Amino acid sequence: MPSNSSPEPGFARHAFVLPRAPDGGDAVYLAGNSLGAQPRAARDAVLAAVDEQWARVGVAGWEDSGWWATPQRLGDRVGALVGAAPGQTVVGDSTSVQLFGALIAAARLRPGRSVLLSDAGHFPTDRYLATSVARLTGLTLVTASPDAMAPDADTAVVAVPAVDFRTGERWDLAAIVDRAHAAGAVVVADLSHAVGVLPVDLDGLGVDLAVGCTYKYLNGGPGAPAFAYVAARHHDVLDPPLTGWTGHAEPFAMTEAWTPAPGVGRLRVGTPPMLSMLALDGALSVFDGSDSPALPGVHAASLALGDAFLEALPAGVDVVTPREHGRRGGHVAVRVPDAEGRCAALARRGVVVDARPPDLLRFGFAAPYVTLDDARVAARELAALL
Ligand SMILES: Cc1ncc(COP(=O)(O)O)c(C=O)c1O
Ligand SMILES: Nc1c(O)cccc1C(=O)C[C@H](N)C(=O)O
Repeated sequence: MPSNSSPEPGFARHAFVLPRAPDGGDAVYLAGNSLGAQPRAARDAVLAAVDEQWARVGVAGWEDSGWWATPQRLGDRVGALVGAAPGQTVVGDSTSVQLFGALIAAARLRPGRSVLLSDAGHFPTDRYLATSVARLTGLTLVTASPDAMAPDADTAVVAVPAVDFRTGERWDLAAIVDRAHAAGAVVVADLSHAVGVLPVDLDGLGVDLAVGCTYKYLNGGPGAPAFAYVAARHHDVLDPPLTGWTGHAEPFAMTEAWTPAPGVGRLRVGTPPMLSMLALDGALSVFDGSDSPALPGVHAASLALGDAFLEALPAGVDVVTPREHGRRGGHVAVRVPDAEGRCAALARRGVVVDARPPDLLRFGFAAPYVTLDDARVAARELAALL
């Protein structure tokens, strides 16, 4: 079992290939909150799947190479990182597609209620989809900041992120779930900015449904398949809108009507993107190898990186992320004029970060491959530009 002790930031750097800096060396790569760096094991897994499975096994790979079972097998591996007991998580389509399915399935758990309550500052795809889901289901979309949400007897669904994608603020999921459940509503959490960087206890918190991407802190690669979680207590009645054939109880019976697979398997839609899934399979070894720290340790190391960055910033820099550890996700955001221009200038100096409109620079602290030195260099280079 991975240990809980706090590892040194950069504890698995040897297991990654980092993007190149303009000087030809490794970049200071602080964009893992957007696209994680490449784990060597992900590359190896893809090459092996291409050369040994796709090329030499062909169609029999669905059974013989275990492809068919991969969405649930990987679901359980990702689930273990977000406090989900096996059998409740599936890996499949993009976060956006999983979210659409989760929001509608959640609304169907609460017929007769009229409101979809969603984070006003949610990531754009979450806001756009909530708008469409409200139109499709007849719910009224109401938005509020997660800490100001007041669900009531009309509320069917509460949709929140675990961490704000702009500011890096970590929301109090436990309090949000408690308030939602007290009102009889169900919670759909988007864990995209939490999975792989901080511990989330989905089962313990009583979250109803959750989704999240795997290309940020899980390093699954560009377009890596997202995951969906549904608490076991909802499985028997779960009524997903995307009734694809791979979510059928007997997909190869090719029956007339759709009969849901037991459990979370009914959230499968179409043929899984196997090469992307196997890249993720390899990438996850960073988290579950016997010498890897457990997530509380990874989280502590990420916070230490954020602290080192904050301490090295000159006074007066406008940090929009809360400094308290309990309220911080994996990235730190600072407000600067011409964020896009500064982002490009940092890249020229070998520091990769991202900019979000209108004026934020985000510094992502993925502890497996970011070192304390990286964090300090980033602060120094930013200071030089300001
Ligand atoms: C909270 C959140 N949800 C969803 C997404 C993206 O969705 P998709 O993976 O479908 O592009 C992101 C980032 O891209 C995100 O930060
Ligand atoms: N998913 C992305 C993409 O396909 C291209 C560029 C960036 C992204 C991102 O992950 C954005 C990210 N979720 C954000 O927090 O802004």
